[in-house]
Amino acid sequence: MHYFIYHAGELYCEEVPVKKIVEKCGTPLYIYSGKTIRRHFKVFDSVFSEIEHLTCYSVKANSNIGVLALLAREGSGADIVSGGELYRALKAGIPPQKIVFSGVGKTPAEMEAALKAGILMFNVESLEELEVLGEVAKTLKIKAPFAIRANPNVDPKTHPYISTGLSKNKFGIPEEEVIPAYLKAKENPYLLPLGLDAHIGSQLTTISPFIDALRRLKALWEEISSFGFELKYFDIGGGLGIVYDQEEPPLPEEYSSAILKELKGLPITLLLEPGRLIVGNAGILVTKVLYTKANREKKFVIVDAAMNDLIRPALYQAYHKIVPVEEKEGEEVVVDIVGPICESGDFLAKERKIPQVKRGDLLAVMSAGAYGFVMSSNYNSRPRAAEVLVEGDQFFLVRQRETVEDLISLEAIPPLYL
Ligand SMILES: Cc1ncc(COP(=O)(O)O)c(C=O)c1O
Ligand SMILES: N[C@@H](CCCC[NH3+])C(=O)O
Repeated sequence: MHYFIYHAGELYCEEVPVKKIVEKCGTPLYIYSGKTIRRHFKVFDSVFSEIEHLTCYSVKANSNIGVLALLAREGSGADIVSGGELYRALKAGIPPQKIVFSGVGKTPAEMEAALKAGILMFNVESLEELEVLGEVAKTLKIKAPFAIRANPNVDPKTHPYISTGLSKNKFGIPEEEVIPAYLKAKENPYLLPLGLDAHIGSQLTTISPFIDALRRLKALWEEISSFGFELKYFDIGGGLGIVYDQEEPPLPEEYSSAILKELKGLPITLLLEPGRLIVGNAGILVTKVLYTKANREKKFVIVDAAMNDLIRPALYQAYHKIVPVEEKEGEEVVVDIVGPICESGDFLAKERKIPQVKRGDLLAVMSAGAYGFVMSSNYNSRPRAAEVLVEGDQFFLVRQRETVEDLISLEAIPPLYL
């Protein structure tokens, strides 16, 4: 369920015509629906209400501080993977005791910032990282609460670039090393074993890989308990997929009931790290048609958003539905929708059937709320897009459009060239 709907032939976000927002803020433009984000969070969180749990929104999916502030008000925690995300989450008002820190390459400086902030837990992804975390904690004289992120070697059956729970992936610690890691941690009183974690991938559209991973995690948890560890937090990561095209991902209640069945009776607090599910279908990228052209083989629609604004089609051959902001009738045409960047890989859609469009028309790239703006870059010296958050009949610019001055604001010409 989302709030991007046509009224009288015009695409609206909640109660605001998309065209009206574009008139004020220009294109390319990300527009997020606050109502949709809130609804997704509430639905997801409520299907776990029968168990003690904490939903830690995965900040990487969309880290705009306005979006984070909305989620903070709903009681969300945060799953972070960098010092930058820690900074954003805290600034947005997410309490540190609701923050978990994942990622294979945490630096000592990032660990220090997180320890000083008093986060809930580090999800540790290697034995060396555990050792460094212990050293940093000892120096600061602050205990480091941690979980080991296990790599359960389960195939999530998603795009290979976004699978994370296979042995060939860089994430987590192999199952056989998990118990030794907790035992080793006993040597340092500044390491506080608090949980167990796994996250096997993103955009999963079936339940079975989640359950396979959960069972392995549960077996590990039981074995660890037999060594006298009382691990309170059982973190099963994120990864539940959404509908971009024809996918049929499990409903949140199907996902939760399968999980809750497995966890019945365990004295744990469940941690969840959904990202895409909360924001993916709560955002669109609006772009303007710059030119159309055709050759003997193809028709092209050249728009003002490019792979630097939304890299998912280029990187994963991901499908995003693209619709005109003003509904059109009449014949449809098959086109490649491409951006201005000097790469043949710069496309938003290939061989796509859309209504005939012309210069100046607006198109909405749907399901762009997750891994959209956050993965954008300045490639080809393109200032990054603006972001707008809609609430009912109001809209707020939550990130200004970059300017050409911004592009070079951190750069310098060596004095000898002046
Ligand atoms: C550790 C961790 N947790 C949570 C997520 C969120 O995943 P998703 O956006 O698929 O829910 C990711 C990204 O895949 C992740 O790496
Ligand atoms: N960036 C990916 C998801 C990666 C998830 C991060 N672990 C996407 O757009 O689908």
